[in-house]
Amino acid sequence: MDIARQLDPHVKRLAGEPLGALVRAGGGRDAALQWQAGPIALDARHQRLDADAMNALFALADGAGFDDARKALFAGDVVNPTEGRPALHAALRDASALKDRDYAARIEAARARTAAFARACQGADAPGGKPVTRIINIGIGGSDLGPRLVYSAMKAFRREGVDLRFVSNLDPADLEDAVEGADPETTLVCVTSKSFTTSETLMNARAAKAWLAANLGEDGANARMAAATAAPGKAEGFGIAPARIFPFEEGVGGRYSFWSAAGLCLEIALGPDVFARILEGARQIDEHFATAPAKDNLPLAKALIDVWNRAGRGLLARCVAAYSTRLELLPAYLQQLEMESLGKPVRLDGSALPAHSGGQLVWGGKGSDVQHSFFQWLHQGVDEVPVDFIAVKTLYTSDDERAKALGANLVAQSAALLDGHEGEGALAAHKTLPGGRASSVIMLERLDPEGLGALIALHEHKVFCEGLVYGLNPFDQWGVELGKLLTNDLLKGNHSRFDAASLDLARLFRL
Ligand SMILES: O=P(O)(O)OC[C@H]1O[C@H](O)[C@H](O)[C@@H](O)[C@@H]1O
Repeated sequence: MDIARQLDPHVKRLAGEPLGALVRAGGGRDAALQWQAGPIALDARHQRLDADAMNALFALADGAGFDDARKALFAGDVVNPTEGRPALHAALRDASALKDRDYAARIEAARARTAAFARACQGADAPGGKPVTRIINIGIGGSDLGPRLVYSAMKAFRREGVDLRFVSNLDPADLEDAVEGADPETTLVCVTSKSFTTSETLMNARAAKAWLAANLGEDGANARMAAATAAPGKAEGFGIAPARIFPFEEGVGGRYSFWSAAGLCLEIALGPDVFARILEGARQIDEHFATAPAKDNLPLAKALIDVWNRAGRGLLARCVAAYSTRLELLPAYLQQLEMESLGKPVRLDGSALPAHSGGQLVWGGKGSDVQHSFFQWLHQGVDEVPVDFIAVKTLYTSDDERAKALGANLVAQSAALLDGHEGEGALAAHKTLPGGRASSVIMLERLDPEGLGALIALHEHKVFCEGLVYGLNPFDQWGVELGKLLTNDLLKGNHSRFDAASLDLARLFRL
């Protein structure tokens, strides 16, 4: 399917018109570019799109087999054929649609076990015999970004008296910061690694265990180590007691994993009830995604808008500006979710993807801060980059004048991107903002556990739909393997794959 060719007539038709005029034309356009699912509204009226172009996009999804594909996802079919796996993240929210009842039973049993452990950590049954006050999650990539985002976003829902810290980087400062002020007696180190082979995580886990052992001895250290992994045998081999190994399924992708035992640190820090509410919010979006007709389907619509900008209009990047301090880690989270899922060179059949297809370059930050840093580039730089404004309605409609002003900033930026401004006087050319730059608003009703779960699930399903339309596999990530191999070679002193320039660099690092 040549996506660009199918979209081209619409792209050409809409390219000539000033975006402001298109937006103000109204008519059926307003209804065709707004969607609602549970607590989330998507307003795409500031996109260079209209009802006819949307119809062409929905036809792409239909042609790619949208209905069968979503059924296959929820049924637990192998939707990740290059690794021979299903994608079970939605089943972690509700396993009832899974064909394989063994999976469903294992997922439900695993949930009960992590919840019981999280409760035990609150009292005398905690690993060290006293309530846990510090959790140190050691993990990287999907085993870090999800828990980090959720912990940050759910600040208002944290349990009192527990502090969760994250160690992902090999810079020893990461662990130093994480143990700062911690009482080893009441610390739990949670090693989160799907594969339990990731070298950063294993090195940091050894260092954390050494810190515990230096304070409490070997037995005391062992008692305070837990693991969440899809390779329980490897965690046991590392020295973690089976009673504190919490497995999850191979079919749960790393960047889709915090809903599983990989969210153990969250379940302890937020409590099992809050954690269950996050799952419930995601489940509501799952239900919407599974059942809403294509044209009303918010994750599908969002995916198609991103396909429109990337494959139709040839725009490489998308900016995510979250107008909420609590959601400031969302851009980093989406960067992994989208770029690791959709940064692929080929379709499922191995044929090459054309230029301007696959994932967008996702980047962003926290509004209104970023208005004072990179928004200059968005307004006057020579490239157009569509912006997703992530908004939290109840924040801006509170009585606090600052919160209200934060909302005003969002609306103002969206308007400035749309219409720009004609500069005047001697510096007119410098003061002119061209406008005509697309943006969307993703409005969350409120930032509570259900809302957060819904927001994340929306993006997971959006990525699934983009993978479907492009015909690629969003669930593998072969591209990250080479760097791991080369690092291991260097650490073992095997220089056979390196050229002179790389070896000069290696010598500088005493490798
Ligand atoms: O959870 P782990 O197996 O330790 O993997 C951690 C991360 O590293 C890998 O290289 C992948 O790029 C990520 O998708 C994954 O989340």
